Amino acid sequence: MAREKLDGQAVAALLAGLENWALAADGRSIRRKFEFKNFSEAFAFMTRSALAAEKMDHHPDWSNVYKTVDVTLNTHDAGGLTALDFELAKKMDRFAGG
Ligand SMILES: C[C@H](O)[C@H](O)[C@H]1CNC2=NC(N)=NC(=O)C2=N1
Repeated sequence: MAREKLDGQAVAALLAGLENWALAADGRSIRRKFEFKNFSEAFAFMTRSALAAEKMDHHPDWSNVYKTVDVTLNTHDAGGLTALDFELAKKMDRFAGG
């Protein structure tokens, strides 16, 4: 099931398939800092991500400062990482043009 907590081995395998994401300091989240050309591009990315997140009913923890968007993903309900986090990470990578 998509909302089942993944074990460390599964997390490591999925993380290996993502170039720019790293395990966060808490060990239960993945993190990527996106940098754009300007605020408009950063906000366009956030808009696309927000609509996708709403469709998935799976939402990022994030913050935006000018042209950077700092994203942390985890599944609150599961207390860790699930397949949904990796699905959303891939979508966000695509929205960022990578
Ligand atoms: C009721 C609703 O399905 C839940 O609260 C959803 C909403 N979005 C969510 N987003 C994230 N990242 N983790 C969750 O556990 C989660 N749960």
